[in-house]
Amino acid sequence: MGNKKTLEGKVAIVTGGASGIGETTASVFANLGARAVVIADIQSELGRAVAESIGAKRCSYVQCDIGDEEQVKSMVEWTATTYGALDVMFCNAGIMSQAESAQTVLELDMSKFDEVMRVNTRGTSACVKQAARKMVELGTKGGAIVCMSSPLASRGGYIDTDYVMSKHAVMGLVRSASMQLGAHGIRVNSVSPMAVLTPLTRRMGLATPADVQNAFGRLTSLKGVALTAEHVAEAAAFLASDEAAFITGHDLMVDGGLLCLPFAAPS
Ligand SMILES: NC(=O)c1ccc[n+]([C@@H]2O[C@H](COP(=O)([O-])OP(=O)(O)OC[C@H]3O[C@@H](n4cnc5c(N)ncnc54)[C@H](O)[C@@H]3O)[C@@H](O)[C@H]2O)c1
Repeated sequence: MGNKKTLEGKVAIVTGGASGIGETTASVFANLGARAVVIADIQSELGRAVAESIGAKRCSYVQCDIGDEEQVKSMVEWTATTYGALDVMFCNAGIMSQAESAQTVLELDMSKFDEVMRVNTRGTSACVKQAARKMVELGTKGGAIVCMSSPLASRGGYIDTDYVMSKHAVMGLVRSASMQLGAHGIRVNSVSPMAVLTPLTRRMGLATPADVQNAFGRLTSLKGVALTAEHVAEAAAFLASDEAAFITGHDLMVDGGLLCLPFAAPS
């Protein structure tokens, strides 16, 4: 990415910014000129450390469980009151399937299903709702909401049914919200990355680029490039910026060509 300050002067919230893709995105937003980046997460020690590393003038941490709408509302309110604006909401926080089992349909653990839905679907919906309400209230010009989806929102899965369903729901939210909020000049898009090495993938047993290559290499047509959190952050930053001024309701795949390949049988 060049030196262009595509987010100059913007006030942005990054949910799940204490770790992984969100952490990297918070830095990328600040480097692209964002006036303020608010990290909303439940891991307070990590979140504070990330905010400090970016710099107290530009970045703050707010404790916020996105599954609790009141907490989301307060966090959005705090952002708008502290910085006097809200231009960008990156709804990135999400969790994988939590069950011991593979969460196949035949073995679906419904309480674990509820946990994934509570964060990925309900939480993301509360973030889109509260950010949009605040942008409308403030009369924000060029408000941008970006949601974290997945290529699994466009495919079925052999396992992790609850996670796959939760990301399908995010796509329904993005498409509906983009239609409804367009009248207010608010754009709503999503990014859908292939596997990126983060604490989330480490919990799935993928800890090195070689692990990702072994697990997913045959699913991508693009060779010689390993997907990083920076690649995903830059895609999110593009959608958040005025460079994407006429783009709404779009899912930006960062997937190395995954969705263009023929369907693969299970190995
Ligand atoms: N890493 C990948 O391969 C990959 C691929 C596609 C999509 N994604 C999506 O990207 C997003 C970020 O994933 P990551 O890999 O960076 O994972 P991560 O676990 O490193 O980061 C997720 C962050 O979200 C926070 N979080 C979890 N529950 C929360 C809640 N209830 N309220 C507020 N914050 C909460 C966590 O504390 C953590 O800091 C997720 O939505 C995930 O589904 C990841």
